[in-house]
Amino acid sequence: MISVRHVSKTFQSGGSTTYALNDVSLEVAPGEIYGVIGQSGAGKSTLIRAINLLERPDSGTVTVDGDELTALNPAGLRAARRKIGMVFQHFNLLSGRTVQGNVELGLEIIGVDGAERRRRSLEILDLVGLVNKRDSYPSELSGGQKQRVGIARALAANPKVLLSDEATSALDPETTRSILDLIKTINVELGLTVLLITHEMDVVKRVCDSAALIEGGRIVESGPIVSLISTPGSRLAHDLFPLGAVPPSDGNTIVEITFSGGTADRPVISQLARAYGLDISILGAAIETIGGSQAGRTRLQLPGSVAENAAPIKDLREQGLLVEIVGEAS
Ligand SMILES: Nc1ncnc2c1ncn2[C@@H]1O[C@H](COP(=O)(O)OP(=O)(O)OP(=O)(O)O)[C@@H](O)[C@H]1O
Repeated sequence: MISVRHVSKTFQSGGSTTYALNDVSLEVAPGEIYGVIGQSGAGKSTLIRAINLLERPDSGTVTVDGDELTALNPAGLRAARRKIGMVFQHFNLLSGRTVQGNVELGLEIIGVDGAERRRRSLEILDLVGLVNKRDSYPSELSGGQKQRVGIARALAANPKVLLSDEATSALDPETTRSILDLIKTINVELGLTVLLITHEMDVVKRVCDSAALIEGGRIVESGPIVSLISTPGSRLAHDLFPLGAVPPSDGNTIVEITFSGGTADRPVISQLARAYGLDISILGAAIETIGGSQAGRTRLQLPGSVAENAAPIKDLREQGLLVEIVGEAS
């Protein structure tokens, strides 16, 4: 649905060049929620702005729902942008308009008549749970309500794609969860494809089907979360299940086992302890619901060297578990 191919964007300032995006490619499938995560300055805003061409890339192509935006003339681009809704961190509502007036704005611009504007805006305000606030002004709303209006405005013209620019970064944790749940609901009910940028792994955990990690203007890792979880050395998977620093191994072997899908509910540790007569210590565990099923990582200490634990480690791998040795007797 969204295809970004070899996109680069540089900025010149004070005689120096910043590579805000450096040969970025990513593919967002129809109907999925795709998260791009990165730290401040990584290039996230430039990327999302490049997707609707608010920021024109220096090179590369952007295609949304079959339209190659980078190849369109201004009229073609205006038409293609109707398929893209956008929500912003600071909501960007017009303070002099009511909730309903804000939602109708985009429809006015594209020439939808008054009766249809009213019908559609009330329909979409109902979806986001704010019909009763239709006559309120933005200053009378909480942050979460303002973002619901922002989402309703973005959806009013029936886009195929929703771009979310740190939509929950200005909200408290509970409101963040309710807005993410709303994004998930509209993704499912309207079949809307969502691309969001965030610096918070909790956002990725809660709603994303796929994710990419951006650093210094480059995508360093990307894919469906279920695949990343079973990719050895994946930094995204590591951050999804944070276990903290690895303690000294003290003559033992420390392994991290990643569980996902069918392996998540097997009594793996107790079976291993029984089968090999091992005294296994659980040093840490992080479990999440990802894509509707349990997944997680457990850090275990097995007595003895890696060589001495070769058989149980092989056994775990043969069960389809990802086993990484993170500490060993020196
Ligand atoms: N208009 C501009 N002029 C000059 N440099 C810019 C401009 N816009 C962005 N940059 C630079 O490009 C890089 C990427 O910026 P960008 O805003 O995309 O990062 P970000 O990941 O969204 O950061 P944040 O999370 O802090 O918003 C940064 O080094 C930034 O300073």
